[in-house]
Amino acid sequence: MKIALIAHDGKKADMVHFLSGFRDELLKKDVSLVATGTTGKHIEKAGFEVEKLLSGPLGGDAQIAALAAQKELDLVIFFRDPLDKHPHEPDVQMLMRICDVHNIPLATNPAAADMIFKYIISLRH
Ligand SMILES: O=C(CO)COP(=O)(O)O
Repeated sequence: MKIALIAHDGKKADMVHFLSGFRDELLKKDVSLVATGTTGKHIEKAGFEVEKLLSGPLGGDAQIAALAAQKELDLVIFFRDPLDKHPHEPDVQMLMRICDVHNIPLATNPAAADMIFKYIISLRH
């Protein structure tokens, strides 16, 4: 299972906190994580192995979208900050659109991500 992780600056701490709650599941061999650059650095610091792509504003969201379009992702977790402005907002919209085009599960806040993770875990046990 390949999971893409993206968090805007105001949500990076939430992302690390969220992932830490599922540490045992995420450290399993058949789970691989890919993230936009700065999000990836935070996730790595928290002790996870993660493939880091470009930072979001430099094209990282677009790279994640390309993976989704190629059906290489099982799940996208994208903690957006709805209270901040982003220079690459078109890329953000494009990533979400591509997830919908290809029916890739997309969680944009911790409550949704928590439900999806718990569901996946229930299927795996
Ligand atoms: O900007 C982002 C998502 O739109 C995230 O990019 P970073 O993980 O590089 O901060």
